[in-house]
Amino acid sequence: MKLLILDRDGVINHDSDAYIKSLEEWIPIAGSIEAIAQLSKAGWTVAVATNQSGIARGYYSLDTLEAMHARLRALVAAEGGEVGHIVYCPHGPDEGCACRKPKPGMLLAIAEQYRVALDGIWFVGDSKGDLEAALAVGAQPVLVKTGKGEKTLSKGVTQDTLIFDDLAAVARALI
Ligand SMILES: O=P(O)(O)OC[C@@H](O)[C@H]1O[C@@H](OP(=O)(O)O)[C@@H](O)[C@@H](O)[C@@H]1O
Ligand SMILES: [Mg+2]
Ligand SMILES: [Zn+2]
Repeated sequence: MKLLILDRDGVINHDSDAYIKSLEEWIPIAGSIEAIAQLSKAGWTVAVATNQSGIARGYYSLDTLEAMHARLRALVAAEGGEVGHIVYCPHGPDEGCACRKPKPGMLLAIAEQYRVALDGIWFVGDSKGDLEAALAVGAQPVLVKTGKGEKTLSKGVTQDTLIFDDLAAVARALI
C-alpha cells in the first residue's frame, strides 16, 4: 500500500510557540488540505503522527483536539479525499511515554494499524524530533520548510533527509 505519514503542526496547519490551543487557532497551511486530498485520490493512505503535550500541560482538552482533527477530516473530504489514522501523544516531555517523538511509538502504531513495514515510508515533519523518529524505525525522513522546518534545517539534518518547501511540494513529488 502507498502509505504517507505526516506530522501535524507546522506541516498540515500553522504552528505556534504558544501551542495550537483551540479550533480557531488551527489554521491549515496554504495548499495542505488540497495536497492531502490529491494524495488520497491518487491512492495514498495519509496518516498523521502528532505530539500534543498541550494536553498534559492543560492548555486544551481532548475534545478540542478531536474537534481540530474532525475539521481536518471535513476539509479534506470536501476536496474529495480522506485522512487515514491520526495518532497523537498527549503526554508531557517528562512522562517517559513510548509515543512522544522523537520516539517512534506513533509510527509503529500506524504501521501496526495498516499491517505494513515502515522501511522507506516517508514521514513528513518540520522538527528534528520528527526526523529522528523516522530514522529510528527505518522510515524516510522528509523535512518541509513550513512551521519550524527552516529552523530545523539551519541546525543541520542528516544527509538522507529529503527536503521540500511544503506539503504541496511533497504531494507533487509523489503523484
Ligand atoms: O508538530 P507536532 O508534533 O504535530 O505538534 C507540536 C505541538 O505539539 C507543539 O509541540 C511543542 O513542543 P513540546 O511538546 O512542548 O516539546 C512546541 O514545539 C509547540 O510549538 C508545538 O505547537
Ligand atoms: Mg510539527
Ligand atoms: Zn506519549
